[in-house]
Amino acid sequence: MPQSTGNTKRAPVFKRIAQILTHTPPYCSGTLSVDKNDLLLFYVNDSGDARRIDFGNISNEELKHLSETCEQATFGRNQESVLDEQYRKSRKLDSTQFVPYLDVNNLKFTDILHEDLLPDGQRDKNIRIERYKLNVYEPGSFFKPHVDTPRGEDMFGSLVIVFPTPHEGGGFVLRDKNKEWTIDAASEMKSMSGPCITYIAFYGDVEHEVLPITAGYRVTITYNLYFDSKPIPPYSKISDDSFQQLWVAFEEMLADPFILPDGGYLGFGLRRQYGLSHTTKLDALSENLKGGDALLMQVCRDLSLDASLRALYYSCEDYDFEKPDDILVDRIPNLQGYYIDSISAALVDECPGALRVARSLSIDFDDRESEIDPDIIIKWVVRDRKNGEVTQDIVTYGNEPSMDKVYGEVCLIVAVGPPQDRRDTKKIKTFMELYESRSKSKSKSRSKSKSKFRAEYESDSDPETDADMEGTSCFQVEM
Ligand SMILES: O=C(O)CCC(=O)C(=O)O
Ligand SMILES: [Fe+2]
Repeated sequence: MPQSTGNTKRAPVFKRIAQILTHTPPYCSGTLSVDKNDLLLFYVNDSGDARRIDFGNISNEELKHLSETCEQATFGRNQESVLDEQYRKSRKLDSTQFVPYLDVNNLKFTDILHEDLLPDGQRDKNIRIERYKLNVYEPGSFFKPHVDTPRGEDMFGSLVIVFPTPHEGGGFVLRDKNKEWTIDAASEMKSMSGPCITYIAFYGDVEHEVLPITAGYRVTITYNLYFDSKPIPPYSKISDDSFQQLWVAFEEMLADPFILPDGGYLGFGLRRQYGLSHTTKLDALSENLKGGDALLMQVCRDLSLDASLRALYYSCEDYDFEKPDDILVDRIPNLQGYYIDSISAALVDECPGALRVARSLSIDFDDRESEIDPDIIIKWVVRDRKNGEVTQDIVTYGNEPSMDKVYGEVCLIVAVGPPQDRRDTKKIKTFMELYESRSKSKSKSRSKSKSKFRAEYESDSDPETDADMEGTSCFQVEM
């Protein structure tokens, strides 16, 4: 049986840590004065006719022509491009058909993002801004709430630039963790005297919406934001307030002798969501964390704590007859071919090192009793099932095969020693040791746990390459 997690009440310092991690804003926006040439745009239609327009001085006919050159915008639903005017009514041009004179690098957008969106610890991290689409909204156009499709694991967000064409309506609404912000670019730009643009940059998992345009034309360019693959630099120059506060709260938590008196595992559910696929090793995600999650990782590294990213999959009491445990894994498993009634067993089969966690379905912060001996007990510091969520489609049982979803969440597990030396983790088991001690005691029952369906499915497939199979990645993507 793993060590005790100490007192079962939620420590006040846990609440403070949760508040600091949630506090970092998920977006930044502003209106910038620009050079008058920055309002020029070149575009071309399908027959190769090119035009130059100036958003600083543009007629309705020109805007109409631009709109007519665009095609009707689709959006992504379950990996398909769907045309649905109930959901998105606007027009768009692909990046190969237009070139703005405006250069986001000249306008120092990477500096703006470092200053206003990313935590200070990511200040030296390279950002790549990739031009994506031009959107035209005429009266009656809108784009209902959605999150943008992540295009790669290093994509962390989106940037929208709104040109100063006179229009009404078209407010840009962002929603995150029960908060809501509206940016009315049209009225912000009206109050500026010279050429200007409005920008909005936000993390990719933030829900956003374009409200209906009631008059005029609203024209935007969207950009995808990526972290370049340079490693995170050392954190010696960090001066960020939230970083300092979190660091102090961590020190206080680690000094508390009632929290994990024998050492053990602290759990932090991630605050943001990430585009993940079966090929994602969760530890690699640590270089691409966003907002409060990046802050958390920085503080753990700064304090030389042993921190690992894991995914926690919830068991489903309704279905999982075999062993209704929550399972902690180090990668996103490929669940294709498994039935929903054997998810715990499937996770154990798919992920070397999978651990059964003391039941954690409820979001109270106390430890829960498990019906079986768990492999690991986690003291949850921050927990909210909706954050860091991963979902996957899976076959359900029935008279006909149908699909359901399996839910999990990405979390950071910090192994700590006893209060005298939290960095001394020699007395507690590593994930691998925990796994090995379980697999020794349970190896017999495990080999029987594969579902029949999976056994048949596997007969002509190579388990080593399963992770690369097509059509299996379906994760939290709505745009
Ligand atoms: O045009 C805008 O303001 C936003 C467009 C958008 O959200 C998108 O293309 O995903
Ligand atoms: Fe979007």
